[in-house]
Amino acid sequence: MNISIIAVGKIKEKYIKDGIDEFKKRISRYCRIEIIEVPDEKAPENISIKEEEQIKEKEGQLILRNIKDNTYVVALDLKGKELTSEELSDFIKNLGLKGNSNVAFVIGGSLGLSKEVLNRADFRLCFSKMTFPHQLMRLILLEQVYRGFRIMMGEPYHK
Ligand SMILES: C[S@@+](CC[C@H](N)C(=O)[O-])C[C@H]1O[C@@H](n2cnc3c(N)ncnc32)[C@H](O)[C@@H]1O
Repeated sequence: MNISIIAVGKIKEKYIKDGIDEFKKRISRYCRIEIIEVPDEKAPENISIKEEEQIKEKEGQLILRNIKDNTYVVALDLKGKELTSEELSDFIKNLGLKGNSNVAFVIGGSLGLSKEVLNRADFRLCFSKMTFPHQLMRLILLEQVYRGFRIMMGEPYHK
């Protein structure tokens, strides 16, 4: 399986970068994993809803350009469905069993994902009702994907 994480914005904090590199390395024992970073648009304070939509749309176009037709897309979305770690593990396993060899997880920027990206998504995944900053979200996602593979393989991992 090829897993890509398509994320808006750079990782600025070193401790998050280090964590991301560590989990990317760990996941690479189970599948091919790549991270595609698309640039974020500047979003000044006090912009209108219309301007916010335009920013999300621009970022969304860059995201969509990086998604191939045959890719199963999981959008990280606060309004999506919450799964347990075991359910996420089964979810990834079933994608593989159903022949989905390309899976992309998409993380939005500070304003979230455009409706075009959400419409392209095959599944919307919510990590909790709390909003996480996009940099941390990337690290949390990688840890949960790693945890998912460990569960799938019946390998021990901290509870
Ligand atoms: C700072 S959040 C954006 C918040 C924005 N107000 C929204 O409603 O989407 C940046 C990105 O991180 C992801 N994200 C943050 N918290 C999340 C959560 N609890 N569940 C799923 N995705 C989350 C989403 O992809 C979101 O677009």
